[in-house]
Amino acid sequence: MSEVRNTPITVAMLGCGTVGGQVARLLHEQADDLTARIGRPIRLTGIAVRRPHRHPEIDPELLTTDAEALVDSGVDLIVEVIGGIEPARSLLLRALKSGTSVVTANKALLAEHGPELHAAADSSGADLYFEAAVAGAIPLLRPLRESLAGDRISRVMGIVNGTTNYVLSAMDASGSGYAETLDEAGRLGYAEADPTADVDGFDAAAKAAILASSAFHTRVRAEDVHREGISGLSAADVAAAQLLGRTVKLLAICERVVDQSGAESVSVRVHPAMIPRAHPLASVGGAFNAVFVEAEAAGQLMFYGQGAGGAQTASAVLGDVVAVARNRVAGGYGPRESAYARLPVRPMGETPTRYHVSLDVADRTGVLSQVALVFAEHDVSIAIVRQEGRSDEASLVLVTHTASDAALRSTVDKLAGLPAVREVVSVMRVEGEEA
Ligand SMILES: NC(=O)c1ccc[n+]([C@@H]2O[C@H](COP(=O)([O-])OP(=O)(O)OC[C@H]3O[C@@H](n4cnc5c(N)ncnc54)[C@H](O)[C@@H]3O)[C@@H](O)[C@H]2O)c1
Ligand SMILES: N[C@@H](CCO)C(=O)O
Ligand code: NA
Repeated sequence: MSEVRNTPITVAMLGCGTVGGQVARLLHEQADDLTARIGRPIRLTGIAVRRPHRHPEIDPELLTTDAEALVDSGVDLIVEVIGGIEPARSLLLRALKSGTSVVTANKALLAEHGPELHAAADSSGADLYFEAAVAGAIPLLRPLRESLAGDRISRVMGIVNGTTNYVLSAMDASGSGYAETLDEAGRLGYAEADPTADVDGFDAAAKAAILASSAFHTRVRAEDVHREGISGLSAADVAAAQLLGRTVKLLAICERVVDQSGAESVSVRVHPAMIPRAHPLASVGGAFNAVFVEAEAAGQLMFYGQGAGGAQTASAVLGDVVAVARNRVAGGYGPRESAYARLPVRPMGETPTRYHVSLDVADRTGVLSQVALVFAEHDVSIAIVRQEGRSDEASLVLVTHTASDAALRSTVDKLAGLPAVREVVSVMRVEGEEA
């Protein structure tokens, strides 16, 4: 072997928690295979941590508390698995501007500061890879950015947060309590450091922003994503879904919308939705993720696998490390940001959706027609009505056809004010079936 082929590709890692610990293990255990696949050895030269004594499994010579010095140490590649915005943002900008490539699992950072990071990478010719940031182990961003680069994507919809899917699956299967299953998801290493990022939909919204940006060649930031989490969901919502043969999932939905004049926009949203039990997403349980992609020529594609967990996420990180290392060996670089389409993001109120509404109403003549009139006044067409009487009270379930989200929201507000409506038991969007 020539001297060049023996010169290692050097890697420094920032953070060594759930994901970082597994990246360090795999880099060590698979060193020979990685060398063969890349064509040069790969060497981990340092790991920045906050408390070195907490990492007895790592060679102490590798550990440092000075992340900045590690970034400046002249390595080929930085792996960032700290999470959060700062200091990750400053450290990665520093690396990229100086020509050091970056592999990161940090969706929060990419969804808020992606354009700035991409620009820094462009300025120096460094690579920026982030497969682990969306749907953990599942290859999803590379298919969108590379395999489907010749197609026109119309829709990306799926389950992209393992923690909330774990909680919803448990609530659906056994009626278990919300708090106890959330604690368990944390113990299993799925939840974010602050689990409100999971339950309030911030994590899924960041992933939706990254997916929409890649799918539609448009910059979509986390703040552009309509976001509703699962913390407001009750056992009544889950039971209401079960009554109609549906289940509740937290969905990320990115759609290309073409209006009557032919103008295009994108709708990007995260919210709980009822889907039919026969829908493929309904059987996605535990911390698994699954994402449907619809493209004009390819048709429907489905990606399924482990969306969270240390080793699973480390698999995606390692795949990116190999990709960057191969680029170094070959002398090229990976795909750059593609944001040429500049599509506007459609406000949620103008997005076409469907609602399921469950009401407790007084069981007397004329109530059903009063309720139906409110829907008609808002130009919302009803697809299903189901009524069950209980002494002087009745349970009324209505599922609408497609209407603008704003019209549906006003309908529900008006219904809540009707004297005959005793309680709005559950309101949820419906997805995954013909409107
Ligand atoms: N855990 C998962 O399943 C998963 C899946 C996909 C993506 N991610 C992403 O991977 C990243 C890491 O997640 P994690 O679950 O490993 O988190 P973690 O909290 O387990 O690990 C983060 C580590 O970084 C360390 N750290 C914090 N500030 C630091 C600093 N200034 N310098 C050095 N170290 C510092 C912390 O002490 C901790 O050990 C996050 O961006 C997360 O969103 C995690
Ligand atoms: N907290 C995230 C980790 C994976 O990104 C989840 O539960 O899906
Ligand atoms: Na992924």
